[in-house]
Amino acid sequence: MSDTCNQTCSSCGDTCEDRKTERTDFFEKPNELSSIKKVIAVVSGKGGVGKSLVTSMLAVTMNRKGYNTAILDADVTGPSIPKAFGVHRENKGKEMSAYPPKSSTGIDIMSVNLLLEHDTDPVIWRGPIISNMVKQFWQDFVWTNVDYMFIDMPPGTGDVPLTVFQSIKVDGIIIVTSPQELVSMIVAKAVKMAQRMNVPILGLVENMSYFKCPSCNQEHKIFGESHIDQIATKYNIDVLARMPIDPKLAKVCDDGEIEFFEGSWFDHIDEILKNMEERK
Ligand SMILES: Nc1ncnc2c1ncn2[C@@H]1O[C@H](COP(=O)(O)OP(=O)(O)OP(=O)(O)O)[C@@H](O)[C@H]1O
Repeated sequence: MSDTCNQTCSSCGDTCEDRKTERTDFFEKPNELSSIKKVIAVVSGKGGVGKSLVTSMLAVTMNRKGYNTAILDADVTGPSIPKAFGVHRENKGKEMSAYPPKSSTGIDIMSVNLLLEHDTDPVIWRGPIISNMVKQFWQDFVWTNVDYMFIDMPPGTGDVPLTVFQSIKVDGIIIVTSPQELVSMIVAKAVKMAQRMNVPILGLVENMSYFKCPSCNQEHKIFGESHIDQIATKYNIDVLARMPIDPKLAKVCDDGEIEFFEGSWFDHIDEILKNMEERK
């Protein structure tokens, strides 16, 4: 029996001799007109490590490689995806179309910020309402011909991300971290969550790994030495990328121009996603 066992065998993905009942899936079906081939959740053990930025860069890279790509922004209380892409709701006050808005290069995007009257309005909702909102994004909108949908998950490993995992069938998880002491514990929690949900971990991304000085060209470890390789070995996960702190990245996010940023950190990601196993 796992040391984190809470006796809820029906929703647990662990292989365990003490299992009392078979796992029951309560996955919500997407809209009957939707076609979504693969769903990748981008998670972080804590907020502010750059999960939304990584989600955006992953979608931009796959879109550039010719795949139909979508982002479902499940980070309902800190929705930054529409801003990074410069996407706004055009018909405010009128009923929203059943099709998610597209970014300038054709990425389908849905986020709570596209439903709010003002995108500065705070979202002060409790967990169950947040997870219901995410389910509605999944079910009520028509996601047309999507090869890869990236879900920007709510930060942490608490109730809200767990509920999202239990309602949307995710094919793989990418964990985003930053090089700080707490990382080992935080990654451990994310790994346990993925195991519990029975979803394969595709790899780790270390964001804010270093800063490359434009004058001396040296790399400086602003947040300290990285422990990502030891952690990756410990959990038998691949390190997919190490992204630097780059003020140009922050600026393109602020200016809504993330799609036009040239970065090659995820150029190999199509191979990893193509080799993802089919989940039954
Ligand atoms: N590598 C980077 N270089 C420069 N700025 C970055 C980098 N990564 C993230 N940022 C900036 O840090 C801020 C937080 O990033 P982001 O919104 O992606 O984090 P998050 O993990 O999704 O946060 P939360 O979980 O709280 O929603 C943003 O303003 C973003 O532009």
